[in-house]
Amino acid sequence: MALLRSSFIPCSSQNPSSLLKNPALLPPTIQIRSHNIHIRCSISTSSNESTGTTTTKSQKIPWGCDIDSLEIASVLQKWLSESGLPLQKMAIQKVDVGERGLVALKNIRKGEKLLFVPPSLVITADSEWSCQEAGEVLKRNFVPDWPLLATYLISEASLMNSSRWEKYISALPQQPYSLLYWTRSELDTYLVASQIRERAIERITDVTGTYNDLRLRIYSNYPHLFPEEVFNMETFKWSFGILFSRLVRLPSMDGRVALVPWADMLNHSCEVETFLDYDKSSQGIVFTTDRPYQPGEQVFISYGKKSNGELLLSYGFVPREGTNPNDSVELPFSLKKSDECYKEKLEALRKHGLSASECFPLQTTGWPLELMAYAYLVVSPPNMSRQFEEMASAASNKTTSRKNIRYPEIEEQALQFILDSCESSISKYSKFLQGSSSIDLDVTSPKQVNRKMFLKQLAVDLCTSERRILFRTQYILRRRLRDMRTGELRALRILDGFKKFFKDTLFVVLCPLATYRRGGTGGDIRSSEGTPNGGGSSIQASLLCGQGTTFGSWDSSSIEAWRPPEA
Ligand SMILES: C[S@@+](CC[C@H](N)C(=O)[O-])C[C@H]1O[C@@H](n2cnc3c(N)ncnc32)[C@H](O)[C@@H]1O
Repeated sequence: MALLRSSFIPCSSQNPSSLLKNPALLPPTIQIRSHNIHIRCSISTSSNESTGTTTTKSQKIPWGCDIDSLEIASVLQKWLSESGLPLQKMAIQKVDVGERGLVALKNIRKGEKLLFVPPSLVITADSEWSCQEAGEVLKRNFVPDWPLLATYLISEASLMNSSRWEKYISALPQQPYSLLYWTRSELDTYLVASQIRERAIERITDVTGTYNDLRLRIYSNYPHLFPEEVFNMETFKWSFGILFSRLVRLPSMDGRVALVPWADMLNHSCEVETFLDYDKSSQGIVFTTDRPYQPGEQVFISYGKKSNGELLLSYGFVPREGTNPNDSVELPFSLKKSDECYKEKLEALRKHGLSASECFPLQTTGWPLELMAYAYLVVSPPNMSRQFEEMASAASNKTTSRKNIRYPEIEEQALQFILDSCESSISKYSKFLQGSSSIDLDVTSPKQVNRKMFLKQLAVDLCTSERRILFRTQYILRRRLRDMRTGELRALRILDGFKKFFKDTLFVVLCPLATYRRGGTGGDIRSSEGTPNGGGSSIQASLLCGQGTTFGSWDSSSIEAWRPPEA
């Protein structure tokens, strides 16, 4: 998914693992003198299980603070002012949404520019390293921005007060809220119904793979610069957790990624659209308010147009039910193994970068045109084999071909196929939600209850919102299918009337149309209405009423297929 603007940025195009797989990244042989590392690592007995990493023991991160620590935040605020942050109209305070946040001290107008964090207080891949040699090694090896920044953060954190970022790092959460911190069994238990489970597993695998690559190719060659007591899977997971939840992309700085102290105390709201960016005229990081604030009100920005699942994945929270207009749910779809054209269809899909199983996002307003094309391909009969290619191409968001394809003769089966997948997914969500109905839904903070209860509530919130979208989709699909079928029935009755009236006289004329048979998937209401299935009766209503015609009072605007954001 492309990042349109700065928002805090976990972004699939920035897959850290694939970025690291750079052939230029070869083990160097130069010896460099050691740097002075102060370590405060302690072995914790926390509930963290190993997620397939190279370390077996879980270590408590010695840096950062409790996520709601205001004392340390005020030390940060003081240090920032002394280091060049201009006087602010906001202060860090305890807030209802997001534990700590920036709260207005004065009236703030809509359209006002705020923050003005100077570049000297921003961390980018070009920032100076306290341990210069460590930075040089990474740059000489062309380590990409994400793993470089992750290593930078650990390196600066380990140097404590010898690093200029000490006050900033101390105010970072010791355990960022992120699915990176969920164990495999927690993911399997709580996110069993949601595709976010797969995304979390992929992300954990990427982060683990990136760490293992760095360790093999670089850290192990410079143990004096990157000792394992400091640069290990636990510290790497922490620094990636910080990056996933706080890194921003700055559009006006050619999309550079940066950690922006102070600005990263802003929490997300689905009700605002404003985002952080570099402002050339004031030469600082700013955002422009898109609503007014009164003293005491928390000020928000947008982390981007993300679904609840994506917000949980990177930031560890789920917005209140029904408040996120960008919410969506990923639904898996597959070719049928029993399909006699399975091989041909798979070949067509592969040609366009797709596979036998694909996920598509559904929103309350509809589904992507690509999904409709995929559904056409799945249900299309052998006599449509010449269209497989066109369908597969339209199903791929990697091609620029026409997406809005229509095959009225198989539209009903295609919609029924989407409905079947939707209903099977709904039953998974319902099973999970029924099983968790006994948990206390008033839980709001991980400190109030144990970790498991907190994770369970996040999962319940996520699954409730995802199931809500599925229910809406189910409703729209059922109505549309019903309308199609009743329209079809009406058309069939007219046809039968004609047949009776003209007896054999006109039958010859109607015969070619009337003997058109559908491929036929489930949900055919005609037989239950007493209309014969065979002979000339199972003609597609759309053949009689014209291409693309829908029937009954169905409002097409409510089901407009939508395009997902450009990749
Ligand atoms: C960029 S930081 C914002 C500052 C953070 N609240 C702090 O105290 O350090 C992002 C983190 O803030 C929290 N957060 C942001 N927006 C939130 C929201 N709408 N609801 C709940 N938590 C939120 C999440 O823990 C997220 O990982």
